[in-house]
Amino acid sequence: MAISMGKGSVGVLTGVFIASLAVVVAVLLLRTYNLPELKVAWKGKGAPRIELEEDEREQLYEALKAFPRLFNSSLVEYELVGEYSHLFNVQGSDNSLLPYMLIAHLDVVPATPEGWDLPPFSGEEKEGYIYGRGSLDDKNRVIGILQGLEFLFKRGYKPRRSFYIGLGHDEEIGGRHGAKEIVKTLETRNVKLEFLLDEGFEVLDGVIYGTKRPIALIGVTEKGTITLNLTVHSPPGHSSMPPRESRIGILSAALSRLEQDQMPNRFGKGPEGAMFEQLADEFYFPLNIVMANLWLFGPLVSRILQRTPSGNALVRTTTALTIFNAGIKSNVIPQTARATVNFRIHPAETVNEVLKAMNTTIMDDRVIPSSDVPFFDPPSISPHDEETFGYQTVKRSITDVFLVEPVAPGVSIGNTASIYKFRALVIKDEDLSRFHGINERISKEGIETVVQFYFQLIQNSDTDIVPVQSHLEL
Ligand SMILES: CC/C=C\C/C=C\C/C=C\C/C=C\C/C=C\C/C=C\CCC(=O)O
Ligand SMILES: N[C@@H](Cc1ccccc1)C(=O)O
Ligand SMILES: [Zn+2]
Ligand SMILES: [Zn+2]
Repeated sequence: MAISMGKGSVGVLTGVFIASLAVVVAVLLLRTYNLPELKVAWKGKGAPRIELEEDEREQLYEALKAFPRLFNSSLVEYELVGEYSHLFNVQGSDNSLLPYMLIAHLDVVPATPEGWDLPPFSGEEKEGYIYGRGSLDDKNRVIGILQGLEFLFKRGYKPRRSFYIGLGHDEEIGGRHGAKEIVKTLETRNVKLEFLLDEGFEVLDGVIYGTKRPIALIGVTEKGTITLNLTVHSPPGHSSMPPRESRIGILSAALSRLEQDQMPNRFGKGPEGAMFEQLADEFYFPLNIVMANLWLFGPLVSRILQRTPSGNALVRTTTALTIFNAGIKSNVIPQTARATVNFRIHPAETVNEVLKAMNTTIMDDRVIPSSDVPFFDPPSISPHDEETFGYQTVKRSITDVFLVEPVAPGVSIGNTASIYKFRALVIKDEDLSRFHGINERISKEGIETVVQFYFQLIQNSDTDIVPVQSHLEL
């Protein structure tokens, strides 16, 4: 039985030529910032830790047997990390090759049935689509990776290059126990990686206005992020004697200023400009000319982009008010009003710049900011030239599966703190609202494609040479 419950023994890999991507990931996931001169308290309190009961552990292992070949293969070492996250090491035949890593997350954001055509946790099917929270984000990739490998084993495939699979359980709240513990585990074993692939971008069909055909984007960087709680405190009292300004009033005014006074449009100051330039030929006339000449048309394009939520996300640091809480009784002046604001930081800006701008906009000492989830500056750009094995292997796997789409590097608007970001799904404009929204769903062909993608990726990772694009360059 290849399932080992404790720490599996992973051979120490001694690749010397390539920088440790694991360390990069660790840095992205672990770093915290000092927030000088700004009133931000790092709280960092997590929920109380609980241990799994023995019968729960049994139940968990039963469920995992859904992939019999994977769990019975002598090539696979499996362990539970951070209590609910899963780490697999698939042993390749050639130890001179650096391993790679595929990661995905099991957790989802909440959903209530309101507005859904089918209940969000039913997994029910309608007209060829399976509905459910997580079907796009990110369970299709969990299933795709595991099932892709399962089917490869079924065909007798023995990987040449070793690889890891990491399935986190708390990504949507920052990955503190899952991804972070997985990184720590790999670090203590001195594991170095050739590349790492997570979620982040897709094959975009009609999402980018004016494009002629679907375009696959591989995320090579992403926006920075910070989430702040804004709190206004003061003693409660009887509603018959209200203070001139209430906590709710003070906080609402601050939030309204934040929403009105968005961060500036920075289009072209980050890598998003290059993304459009590279894709210029993919646009219909005259947009192809426009995109190829952003030095001239940049300001025009930036104004057009900011009109839609997804385009706007590309051109500026976004300010999203996501939680608002105050009051418990209709005749009691509340003691506390509290709101949460989630910023996604444009690559040309930093956490500190955003905090400074926010303080200037709010201009009210009674509004106290604090943060209890990870935050980071926009990360550096992962290599994606002709020589980069990881990028080229992902790219080739995309063209193998989707056949004709152009593939280009992009800036992911969601946060993943990873090296390369791609979901093997075709996304249309109308699908954007399904992420963290209602009627999240995946087509049956879609889930098949995801499995095929990992099927290809695992095999392509075992080839010798940096794959050369044949059928696709324009
Ligand atoms: C004109 C618009 C130009 C380009 C469009 C840019 C961005 C929109 C394209 C694709 C976005 C697709 C999905 C966004 C949703 C999620 C972000 C990805 C990962 C976040 C991680 C997570 O929430 O678990
Ligand atoms: N990936 C999720 C949750 C997350 C946010 C911020 C940092 C890390 C993870 C998102 O982009 O919304
Ligand atoms: Zn996700
Ligand atoms: Zn998500």
